[in-house]
Amino acid sequence: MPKVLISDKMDPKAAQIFRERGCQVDEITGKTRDELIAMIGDYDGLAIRSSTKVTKEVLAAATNLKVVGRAGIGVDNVDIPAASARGVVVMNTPFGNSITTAEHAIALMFAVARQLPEADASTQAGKWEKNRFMGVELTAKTLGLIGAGNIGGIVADRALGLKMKVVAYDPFLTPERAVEMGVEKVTLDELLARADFITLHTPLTDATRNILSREALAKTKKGVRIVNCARGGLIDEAALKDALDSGHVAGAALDVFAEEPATASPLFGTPNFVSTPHLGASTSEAQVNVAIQVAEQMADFLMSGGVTNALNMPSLSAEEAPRVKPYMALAERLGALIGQLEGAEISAVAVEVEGAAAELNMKPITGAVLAGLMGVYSDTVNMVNAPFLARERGLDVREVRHDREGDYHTLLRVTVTTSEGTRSVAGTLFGNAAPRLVEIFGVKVEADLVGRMLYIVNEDAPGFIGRLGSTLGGAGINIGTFHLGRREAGGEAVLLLSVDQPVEEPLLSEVCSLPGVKRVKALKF
Ligand SMILES: NC(=O)c1ccc[n+]([C@@H]2O[C@H](COP(=O)([O-])OP(=O)(O)OC[C@H]3O[C@@H](n4cnc5c(N)ncnc54)[C@H](O)[C@@H]3O)[C@@H](O)[C@H]2O)c1
Ligand SMILES: O=C(O)CC[C@@H](O)C(=O)O
Repeated sequence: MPKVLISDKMDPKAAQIFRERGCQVDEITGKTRDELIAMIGDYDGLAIRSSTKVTKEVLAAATNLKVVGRAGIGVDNVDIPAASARGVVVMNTPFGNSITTAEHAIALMFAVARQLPEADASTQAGKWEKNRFMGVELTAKTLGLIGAGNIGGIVADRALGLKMKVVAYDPFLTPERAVEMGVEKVTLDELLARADFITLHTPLTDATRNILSREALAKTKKGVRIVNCARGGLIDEAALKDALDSGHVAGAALDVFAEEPATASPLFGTPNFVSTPHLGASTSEAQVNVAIQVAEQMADFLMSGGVTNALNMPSLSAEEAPRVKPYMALAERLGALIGQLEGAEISAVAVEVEGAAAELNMKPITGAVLAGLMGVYSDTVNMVNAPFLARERGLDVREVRHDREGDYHTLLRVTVTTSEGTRSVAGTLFGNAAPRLVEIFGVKVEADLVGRMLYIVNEDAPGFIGRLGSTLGGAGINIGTFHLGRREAGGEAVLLLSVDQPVEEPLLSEVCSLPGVKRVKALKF
């Protein structure tokens, strides 16, 4: 039974779902880094929010870990390259808290427009300062969205409902989507020059870090109000403080800070500055949504191999998984076969599908080919880290989907390029389930690729099979299955034998020295 650790405070629905789906679950929150490192080795799954930092060191200790699930959107607390390199899937829940976070951005926009926190504090202090607090309306003002994805899109929708004009800067926003959203796509400089309010909704990346830098803030309209509910680090906080002090920026609200928890920001106490402690996602609705979603996704993966919302692996729905998984098994075996036969010389891999296979999601199939192929070099390769390792090795990977009828109702072909040229192997599924090799390097051979096998290329001549049987039998090797193919009578023949015992040196050399033998290779699947 897979074991899951919930290491951040999460709605109890998550634990309930894990149990119902057949996982054992421990909820242990508030652990230090070292405590987490000491315990993580026991777990197959780790469910987190933003407090747990899944660092390289934590991952190194996570010897059984298969999946990290983030109940939320941002995964900046997870070292994704390190997780990928260790073969750990990282998932998030990209939509569960979007409405809640967009509503928080709107709430903060009102808060800075009407100085609500300061007015509240003053009133509750018995001051009744009616003349001190003069706000502005949102109606007819221009909102500049930096980032127009899920949350930015919801903010735009709500802002349009408030009769604001919305302009958006997002290099990935298509003109069609901008029209659909009812926003005007603009450059960053145009947004800075035109916006009365700016809200940020991008992830923190190299391109977005300090997107509201001192220089950018200087380009904003005097009296602009700024809201950040996305990630700390998008705004230069020192420059924002200066701009608030000078009155150039009329108000700012931050839910997120460059350093969190933020307990001593220079912004604290600045007039017209509002802050919340990373509460964007904190509504009961959003927390139930993300808890349910993360638990279902992780349980799908641990119990049936379904992959949803993974950041380092192609998606495979729990419904698709039963259809695609037999192909993944075939793909992994073909990859392992050609990897063992062609070794480190491979510079390019083409994965081709035709017939029924051409209807399927190819990404997991290609991932499985690479896992089989790269698995020849390391025991720790899997579907997650294989594409990453392939990229590191500079392998050129290509996918081809053929719309044609072939000899088989479904066919998967793996072709590799080496300095010698290209070579390919192909396989099919018997009964839509059982993986079967059907061709190796241009020779038709039908075989199950399982367990220990021996691959022999020899000249097709009478007496060879008898001599081979005696040589192996004499060394105590029992032949399980025997598969034979040849280019033409008397030409090159290919033999694939499954054997019950390992065939090692010096027996391999002895087989190789039998008359007519051109190549012998022990294989393992
Ligand atoms: N405060 C919170 O509690 C809270 C809650 C949820 C999400 N978030 C954060 O909000 C942010 C947005 O979330 P989302 O769900 O809308 O993500 P999303 O992926 O749907 O949207 C992000 C948008 O940013 C755009 N973008 C990327 N690089 C850009 C750049 N250089 N300039 C301008 N735009 C760029 C993308 O094209 C995309 O449209 C994320 O950082 C997420 O972590 C915060
Ligand atoms: O879990 C939280 O409270 C914050 C989540 C938020 O930052 C996110 O990126 O989804």
